[in-house]
Amino acid sequence: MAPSIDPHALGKLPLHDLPTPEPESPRRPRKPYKFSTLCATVENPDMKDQYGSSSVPIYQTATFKGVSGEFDYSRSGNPTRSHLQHHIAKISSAAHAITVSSGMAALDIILRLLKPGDEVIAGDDLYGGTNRLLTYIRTHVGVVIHHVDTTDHASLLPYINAEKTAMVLLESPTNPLLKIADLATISQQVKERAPNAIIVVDNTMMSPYLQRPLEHGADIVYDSATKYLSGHHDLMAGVVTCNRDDIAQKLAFIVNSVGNALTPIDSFLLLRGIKTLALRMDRQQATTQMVADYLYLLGFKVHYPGLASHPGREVHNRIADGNGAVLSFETGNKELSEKIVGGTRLWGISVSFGCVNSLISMPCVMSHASIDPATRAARGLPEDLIRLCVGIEDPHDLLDDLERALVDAGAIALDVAQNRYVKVPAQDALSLAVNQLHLDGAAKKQEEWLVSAPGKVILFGEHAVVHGVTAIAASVDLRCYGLATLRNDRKLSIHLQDLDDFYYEWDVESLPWNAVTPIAPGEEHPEELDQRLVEALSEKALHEIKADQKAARGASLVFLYLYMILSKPQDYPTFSFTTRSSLPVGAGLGSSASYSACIATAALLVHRRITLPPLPQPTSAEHIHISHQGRRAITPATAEEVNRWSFVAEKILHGNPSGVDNSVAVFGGALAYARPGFGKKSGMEGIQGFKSLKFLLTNSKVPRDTKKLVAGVGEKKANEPELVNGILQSIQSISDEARRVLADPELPRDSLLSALSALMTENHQHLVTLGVSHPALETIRSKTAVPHGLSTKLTGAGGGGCAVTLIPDEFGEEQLQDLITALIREEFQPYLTSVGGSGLGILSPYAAHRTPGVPPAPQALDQVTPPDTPTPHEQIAGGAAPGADDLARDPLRAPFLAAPDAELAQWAGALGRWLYV
Ligand SMILES: Nc1ncnc2c1ncn2[C@@H]1O[C@H](COP(=O)(O)OP(=O)(O)OP(=O)(O)O)[C@@H](O)[C@H]1O
Ligand SMILES: C[C@@](O)(CCO)CC(=O)[O-]
Repeated sequence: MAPSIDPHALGKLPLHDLPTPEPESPRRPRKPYKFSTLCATVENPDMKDQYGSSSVPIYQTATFKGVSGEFDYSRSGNPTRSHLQHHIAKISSAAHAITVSSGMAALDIILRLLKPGDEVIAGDDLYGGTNRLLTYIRTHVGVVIHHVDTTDHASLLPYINAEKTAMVLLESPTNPLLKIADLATISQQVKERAPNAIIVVDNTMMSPYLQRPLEHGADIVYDSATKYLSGHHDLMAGVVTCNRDDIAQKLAFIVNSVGNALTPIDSFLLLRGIKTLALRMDRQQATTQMVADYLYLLGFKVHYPGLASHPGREVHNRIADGNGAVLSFETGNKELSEKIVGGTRLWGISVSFGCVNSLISMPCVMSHASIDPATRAARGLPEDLIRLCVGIEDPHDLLDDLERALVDAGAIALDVAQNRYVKVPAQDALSLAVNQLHLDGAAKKQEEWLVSAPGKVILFGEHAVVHGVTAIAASVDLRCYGLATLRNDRKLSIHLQDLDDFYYEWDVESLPWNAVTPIAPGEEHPEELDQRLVEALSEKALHEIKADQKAARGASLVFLYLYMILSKPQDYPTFSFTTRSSLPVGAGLGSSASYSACIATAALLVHRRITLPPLPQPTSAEHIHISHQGRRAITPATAEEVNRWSFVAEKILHGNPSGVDNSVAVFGGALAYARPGFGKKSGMEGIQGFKSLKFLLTNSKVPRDTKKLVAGVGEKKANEPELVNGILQSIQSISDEARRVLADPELPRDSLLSALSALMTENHQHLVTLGVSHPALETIRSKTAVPHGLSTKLTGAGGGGCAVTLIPDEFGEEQLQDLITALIREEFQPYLTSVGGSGLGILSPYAAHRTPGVPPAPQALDQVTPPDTPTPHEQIAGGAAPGADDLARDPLRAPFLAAPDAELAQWAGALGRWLYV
């Protein structure tokens, strides 16, 4: 006969007492609430509180008065514990739940179901404490234990005995190797061969949120509720759930006899913890996936079922709803692992897991130390294994902290060419750690990045594009170049050769760090600029730069703003940025966007927020890397990232840019661009047929300010909305028509050219009405129209700057020379340019891609004429402009500054292979 027990010793779930939503309609049945709702809703209709308290009270009492009440003695039953057990049964979809003083106490009451002579089949990768208790049962109770590899369900078969097998003890995923046992298949095969055997599953790693083994054939499930169920490492508790009444009654009898039921206060705390179980788990699990991917990509052997490489992934996906928040990885060396574990700050060194704080441990030294080394080795538990239990802290902080510990231990090192960390072979790692500082310095000294981006010509739609109209633009073959060289002296410097050789340097510590909130990788920059940072920089870092050096001030602001907002907390690699351009600055050919693209790329590279694709392995000695010869060597994701930050830089320079200029600077080619946010299709689309067109660009040399001109059109729109909106509509029609003619393969060439000429003239007239032309631009128009009959329009922001003239095929070489001479005579600067070339480029950092001997080795540098010592910046900065030492350290810098303007592109091309978007 079953022992008579108090009903409150069991959290028995009366069927259908779950709260469910109201029916959606008379025909639609109630649907069950989701898991997180169940967690947060603590209700037991059989135990209404007399005062209606919203939180379950703590009945901190050992005894209850009277003889006929529901409760008499807290060892047998307590209202707070009854509430908890009811709640756990509910979220576990179980008929019964029992709560005891720890996870091991839960296992203890389960193992007390065994008798001498019984046999138990258990996994070979069990938690150390489980192992210790099993050994005790074996030696003191005379139970036979078979340890098998439960990840191979066939390995259980030889040990299943219809009479003797009394219990099968499983964990999945196992701790700490995250091996997967097929709970469903094992339950089925055991039941077929030994129907009386009880299948027990330790579900602590998953919690009822992610896995409910009772649904897969288990008879008893237990959890150490100290872990995820509680979530805060402020209590110890064990939970047992089952559906079988006979087993539940026996377990309740044992608990009542032993007296290890959960105390009222711990029952209260556990109830409180469970309310946030799903929320915590979601966050912890998402971060764990990031950490697992990160370690895996570095080259470590990682154990986590969320990785495609995990051997048990398919089985796990079948039985569980998620991958959990524990992972482990191997470093190849125990001493190295100890250094890593000792080197983290955020990841606390601690046994256990499941709390909101992240933990790091070495199982062989800590949680599994109670298993002797020989047994550990026999069970394949690597001595160097590191276990990570991920909490709810900011994922980027956790990754940063881990990365720092890996670097300090020498487990990973910077691959300068790829601009990313890679795993160091374990045998080299320890000696690397000793030399870390030295090697780090050496690697950084070599780190030089040369980048470049083109300017643009807008054929149709400038200004209107700011207000949502489609613009048509193409890259020009004039480019801005930027050279970023890492420094080791905590200083940042900028050298703008085109702006009067402007040079300035800052101590990184002197920057207004308290005014910046860095934006983590993957996070979007808000729509608006961070005005607090802009103001702090203007007041503190830029105040010595005179107001009349407006262009240099703007360029410096962009440099510092991007540097600071892209930085990682406490990690400020410093660099010199040197730039020069074959584009006229501020003339409407997108000099600001090409500068923005260069500085954004440099800042992203220096902060290691973009990487370059690894050098492909040649398949044969003759193999040529076609993909690295031209476009598409820089991935679209990297290009997008650079473009996003180039747009931020453009906002600093332009106020309200449309994004067309930086998109051309990054993606190159020719494109139709529409700004998002105007309720119609936005983004960019490549346009073919542009490359064969010939344009003459003429710089009026009249200085103007794009920011002011854009703002002026904005004001006009506000004051004369009807007029301006009508113009915007007309310009949209012009862009649409231009796209149609460019896309029409049947259109004869002369019709295409005359259509484009007519559309240019029309577009120019609208820009005149918007008030952005200039007498100098009108002079250029008339010089090209008479006697040559060519169509010219302003391009870019207007107000001076450049004009673009379409040159028809039949326009003779001599005639062109006449026109150019006439324009030069008027003091204009004409450029004959081709359009549609490459966008952003980065000089390949791979030695195999560099031209040997170019640039000259540092000892040969004295043969290169260094630039004039920049003045008056020496006084401004109070520091030295690049001296001989700097130039020797940065082999590209001196020749970069010395190359003649007309040969800049050729010089850059001769250095080696360029990787382009
Ligand atoms: N080579 C460069 N070196 C340093 N700063 C530069 C360089 N080129 C552009 N800039 C920055 O960009 C600003 C020029 O931007 P502006 O928008 O007025 O001209 P633009 O980009 O040539 O014209 P548009 O935007 O009409 O095409 C300069 O004042 C300076 O701050
Ligand atoms: C005037 C403008 O349309 C083009 C500047 O090159 C402004 C912009 O689109 O950002």
